[in-house]
Amino acid sequence: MWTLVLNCGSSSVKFALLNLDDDRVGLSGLAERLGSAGASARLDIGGERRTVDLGGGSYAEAFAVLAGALDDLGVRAQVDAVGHRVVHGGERFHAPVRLTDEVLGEIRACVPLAPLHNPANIAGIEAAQAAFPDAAHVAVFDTAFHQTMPEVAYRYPVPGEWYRQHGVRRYGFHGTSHAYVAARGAQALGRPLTELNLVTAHLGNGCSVCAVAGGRSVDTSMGLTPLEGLVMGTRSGDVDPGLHDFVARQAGLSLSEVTSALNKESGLLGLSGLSNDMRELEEAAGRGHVGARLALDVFVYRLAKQMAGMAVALGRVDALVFTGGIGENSASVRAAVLARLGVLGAAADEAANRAAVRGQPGLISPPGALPALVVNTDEERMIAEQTRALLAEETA
Ligand SMILES: Nc1ncnc2c1ncn2[C@@H]1O[C@H](COP(=O)(O)OP(=O)(O)O)[C@@H](O)[C@H]1O
Ligand SMILES: CC(=O)OP(=O)(O)O
Ligand SMILES: [Mg+2]
Repeated sequence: MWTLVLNCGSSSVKFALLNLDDDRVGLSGLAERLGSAGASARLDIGGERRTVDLGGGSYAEAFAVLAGALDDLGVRAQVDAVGHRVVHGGERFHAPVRLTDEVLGEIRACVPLAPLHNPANIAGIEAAQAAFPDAAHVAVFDTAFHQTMPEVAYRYPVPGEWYRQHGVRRYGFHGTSHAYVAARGAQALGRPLTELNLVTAHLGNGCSVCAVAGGRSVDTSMGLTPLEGLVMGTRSGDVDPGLHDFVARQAGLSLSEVTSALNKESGLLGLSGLSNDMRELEEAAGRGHVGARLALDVFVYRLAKQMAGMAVALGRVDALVFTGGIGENSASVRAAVLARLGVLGAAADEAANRAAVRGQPGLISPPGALPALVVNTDEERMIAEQTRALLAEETA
């Protein structure tokens, strides 16, 4: 049977159709610019690429195209499970769950905690339930993996009432990816995950690091919302909590306008004044663009500081793992971060680090240094596996 995996963002849906029984990928793809006139879907079906115009670009239209492609493949009736990425599950969810009305209500209650992500997740879930009414729908939460963090890592030093009444604490995100690359990293090192202390760095459009002790998250850089921590494509990461009030007064903005600018106009984009895209920034920095150089330098410096900080959570660091679009592809970011992390005994093996760019995941550090690895993340596979595991548990 086939498992459909959906990752609904605010203006895009990523999807993948997987058969875990015989390890086949039926199709994968991306619907982009949803909600605007230029909406389109790109489907990769067994090496063949198909692009479809989506008209008005609603989730329903995107799923109609997807359902049509499943019909063409003759597999629609065999899609009996749909796994959904849900970004914020609050404190309630430690593991994947069936999407009942009650669970959907809980996800809705977390909207204020992830205003960019959860509304899109909910809209996508509702449209997918309508498009695939006979399948079992399962939610897999970004926050679940981090529910093992100790209180010392997840509490903020703020009035206790804020935590008790409003759930103001650190939750962490990208948990599916951190869990996956930690497990694959342990395999690559040939050692049991349960014996390893790893620092994993998920560097995509959103970026976070995680301290993984024996396969469990013990700290991570994102917090209450996916805005805390590292410099990201358009998100600032850590700033002075006094900044909001100061900027609001000086620039005459409302608090939500300040928050929006920290989410959408900051990070690599804000620093460079050029782009949120690492590839473009590396090219521009190579041509001498001063803003691009600054953006790269701040990105690397803060990333290295956060990774070193995770050593405190772990006590002992056995290896570093890089993943996500930047972590998997940017040899120069990895080299610069490892150079900054000499304090942990890290270093880059130049040839291995460059070779990893060509899609060979593995060790990028020289013998004798703290092991550093590149591991390609596969959130879709992990979501499919967790979805299947839950359904198997239910029937056991
Ligand atoms: N060859 C490359 N060199 C440097 N950066 C890259 C390369 N390929 C992709 N990236 C960067 O990866 C980031 C996107 O990461 P990705 O994991 O695909 O995003 P998302 O979080 O949306 O899944 C972008 O900043 C992009 O520029
Ligand atoms: C939680 C988060 O930051 O997700 P993404 O990287 O997909 O934006
Ligand atoms: Mg990605």
